[in-house]
Amino acid sequence: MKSTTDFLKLKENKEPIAMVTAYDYPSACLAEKAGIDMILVGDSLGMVVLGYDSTVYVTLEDMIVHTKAVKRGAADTFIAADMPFMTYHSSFAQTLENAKQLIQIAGANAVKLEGSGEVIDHIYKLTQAGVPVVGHLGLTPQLVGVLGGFKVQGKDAEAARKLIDDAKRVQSAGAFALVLECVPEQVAAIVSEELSIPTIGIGAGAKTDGQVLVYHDLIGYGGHRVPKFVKQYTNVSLPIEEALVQYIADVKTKVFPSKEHTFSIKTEELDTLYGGIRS
Ligand SMILES: Nc1nc(=O)c2c([nH]1)NC[C@@H]1CN(c3ccc(C(=O)N[C@@H](CCC(=O)O)C(=O)O)cc3)CN21
Ligand SMILES: CC(C)C(=O)C(=O)O
Ligand SMILES: [Mg+2]
Repeated sequence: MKSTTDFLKLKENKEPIAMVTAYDYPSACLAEKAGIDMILVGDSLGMVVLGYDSTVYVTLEDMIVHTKAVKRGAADTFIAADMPFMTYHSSFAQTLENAKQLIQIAGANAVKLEGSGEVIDHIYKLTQAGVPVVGHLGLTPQLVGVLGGFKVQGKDAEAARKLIDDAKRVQSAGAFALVLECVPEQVAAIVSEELSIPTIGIGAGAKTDGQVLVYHDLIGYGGHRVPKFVKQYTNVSLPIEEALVQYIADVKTKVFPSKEHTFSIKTEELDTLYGGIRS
């Protein structure tokens, strides 16, 4: 399994870091088998697998259940887990307890926290306590309520300046990697050059040190709208829908189940069962 220093080395060697989300056992198995560098158990699971319209409804308990499932599927892959909305703001003691649950109980190797400001202090204290932390700046979906939607961030000079300063603060606080979501490529390039820790982009262009995509977006699985920055590598929804339609037709026409999908009892046992009367 890779370690936090391996991700720093990948940046030094200019080898891009490939990251994908996973939320359950099968997605984790496939991500590990494919050789992904890092799995993110993203709170986007609230949207893509639980059907909420934002990530703010995801609880620590949800994250624990899904992180455990991912760990069982990808025991040899570095796993970062999102700390959900409202689980790392009230006090450091509470933040540490919640991070402990994700790491000690659920099996994550690192936690990811969105934002800057007061969060910086908690990132610092977590890393001082030995908890590997990934930062997350730009579009921070847990703030959808104050950002007014899922919009590109850092589009004017002032906002870009703040983003660059915040990124440096996240690094100084001890984070070993930083997710940059929905920011202009040129701004993500500056942040990536200025930081020694790797940047992982999503909708942040080609100049970051790595990329992350949501599993279901990448494989075209599910009924949700896919953001513009996604490259859909396949569309598994189509064959799944076709298979379900065929299954229903087979049940209705009694084509399924056929002999090969059916269990049988030996004739002599059946004879005994019927008292030997029926042949
Ligand atoms: N399925 C999924 N994929 C994601 O990448 C993702 C989630 N869900 N949920 C959590 C966040 C929210 N994300 C999103 C969701 C929508 C847009 C979006 O619709 N953006 C507009 C551009 C908006 C603008 O121009 O400012 C777009 O057209 O893609 C962006 C990021 C990224 N994350
Ligand atoms: C979009 C990524 C970075 C994320 O935070 C998530 O999947 O929850
Ligand atoms: Mg997230």
